[in-house]
Amino acid sequence: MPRKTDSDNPDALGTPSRRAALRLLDAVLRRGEPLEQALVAATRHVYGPDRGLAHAIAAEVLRRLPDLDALIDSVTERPLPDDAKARMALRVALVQALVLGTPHHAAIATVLPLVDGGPRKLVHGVFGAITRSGVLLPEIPALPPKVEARWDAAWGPDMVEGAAQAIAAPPPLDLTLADPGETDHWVAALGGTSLMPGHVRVADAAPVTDLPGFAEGRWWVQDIAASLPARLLADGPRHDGATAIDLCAAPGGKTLQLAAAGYTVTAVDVSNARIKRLRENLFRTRLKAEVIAADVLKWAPAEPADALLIDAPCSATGIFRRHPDVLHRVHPAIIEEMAGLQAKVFLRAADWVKPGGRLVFATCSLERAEGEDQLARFLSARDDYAIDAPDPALLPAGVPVHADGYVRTLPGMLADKGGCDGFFIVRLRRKG
Ligand SMILES: C[S@@+](CC[C@H](N)C(=O)[O-])C[C@H]1O[C@@H](n2cnc3c(N)ncnc32)[C@H](O)[C@@H]1O
Repeated sequence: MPRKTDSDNPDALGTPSRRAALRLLDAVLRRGEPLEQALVAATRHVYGPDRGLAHAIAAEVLRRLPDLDALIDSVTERPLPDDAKARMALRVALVQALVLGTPHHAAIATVLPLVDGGPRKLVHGVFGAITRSGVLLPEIPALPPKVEARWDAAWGPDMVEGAAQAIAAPPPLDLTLADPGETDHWVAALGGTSLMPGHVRVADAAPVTDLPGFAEGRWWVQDIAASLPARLLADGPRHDGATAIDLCAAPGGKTLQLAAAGYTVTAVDVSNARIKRLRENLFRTRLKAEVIAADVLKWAPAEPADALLIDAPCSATGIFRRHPDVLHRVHPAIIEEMAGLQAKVFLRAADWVKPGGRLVFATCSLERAEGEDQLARFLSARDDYAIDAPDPALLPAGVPVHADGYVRTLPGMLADKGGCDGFFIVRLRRKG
C-alpha cells in the first residue's frame, strides 16, 4: 500500500503538519496537557515525517514562546488575546521562519489556511512586518516570567541564566551502558564522549534505533542526571541475591541499571502503557526484573528489600529542555499536588527497606517542594533513617554532593559539556 503523505489530505501541501502543531499547542497551553501525551490525538491525520515536524514546531514554539510573543506584540496595535487563533498561527509561522529555517513564503503559506474565514490579513501583515524588519529572536531565550520568578526565588539568578541558556541549544543524547567496562568501546563506536564510566554522550543524532548497540541492548537512553539515583543505590559491594524494589519504575531506565548491577529487581508502576515500554526495554537488553502493575499507595511487597528506589512522580520541571511544555503548564497547584503524593509514597515505602538497607528518593524537579522539603519532612518523621552521603567520585566532575549530603543538579551544571537535567537525589540508610 502506498504511504500516506500530507498530499492525501484536502489541506494545502504542508498545512496538515502545521494544523497538528496548532492542536498540540492548544492541548498544552489551553488544556494543560503534557506535549507527549497530546501527540497521538493531535497528529492522528498526519503521517511519516510530518508527524515529527508537527512535534518539532510545537516544541520549538514552547521553548521560544515569550520571545515570539514579544515580537508579535511589537507590531500589533493592541496585544492579541493569548489564546487567539491569530497569535497561535503567528507563533507557528514565526518559529519556522526564525528558528527552524523554513523559507518565509512556505512558513506563511502553510499557516494561512489555519485562519481561513478569520484574521488571514492580520496574520499575513504581522508576519510580513516582522520578517521584513530582519529582526531575530534573542540568542538566549527568555523564560516565562512566572517560571523565572519562581526559580529566581528558589535558586538565584545564575540558575535562571543557566536555564535560559539550556533552552537555546538542543540537549545531547545520553546513553547508559549495560556494562560500564565497555565505556571506551562505545565512546569509539558511537563517536561520543563520556563524563563517567557507564555513560556515553552523543550529539543528538539520527534515529536512536539506528545507532550501533541499540538492537543488541548494550545501552539505553537516559540523561546523565537521571542515571545518578540508581548509581548511588547500587554503589559498593553487596551479598549474592541482594534485592531491590524500584517504585514508579516505568519505562525502566533505573530498573535496567539495577538489574545490570546484579540486583534481583521488583519494578512497580501504575501505568500499563509505560509498563509495556518497560517490558520492551527489558526484552531488548536481555535483563530481568519482576514487573508489577500496581498503585504503590495500595501495593506492598511480601518482604522488605536490601535497596529501594523511589523515582517519584513529579512536576518534571527538571526536564524542561526535552519537554518544554512543563515551562507553561506546571503551576504551583500542580507542584503542591505532586509534593503531597511524593510525601505519601516516601513514608509508605520506608517500611519496605531491611534494617541496614538503602533507600534513594529522587525527582526530576527543580522545585524545592519536591526535593529538599521532602527530605526535611521525611527525616523529621522517620528517625530510623539517616542520610548516607555518596562519595563525590560517584558523580561526574561538576556535579557536587551538597553539604547536607544529597545531590541537587541544576541548569548550568556541566554546561560546557552539554548540560544535564535538573534532579534531586538523596540516599538514606535505614538504621539497624
Ligand atoms: C519519573 S517517572 C519514572 C521513570 C522511571 N523510574 C525510569 O527511570 O524510567 C514516574 C512514574 O511514576 C508512575 N506513577 C505515578 N503514580 C504512581 C503510583 N501511585 N503508583 C505507581 N506508579 C506511579 C508513573 O506511571 C511514571 O511512570
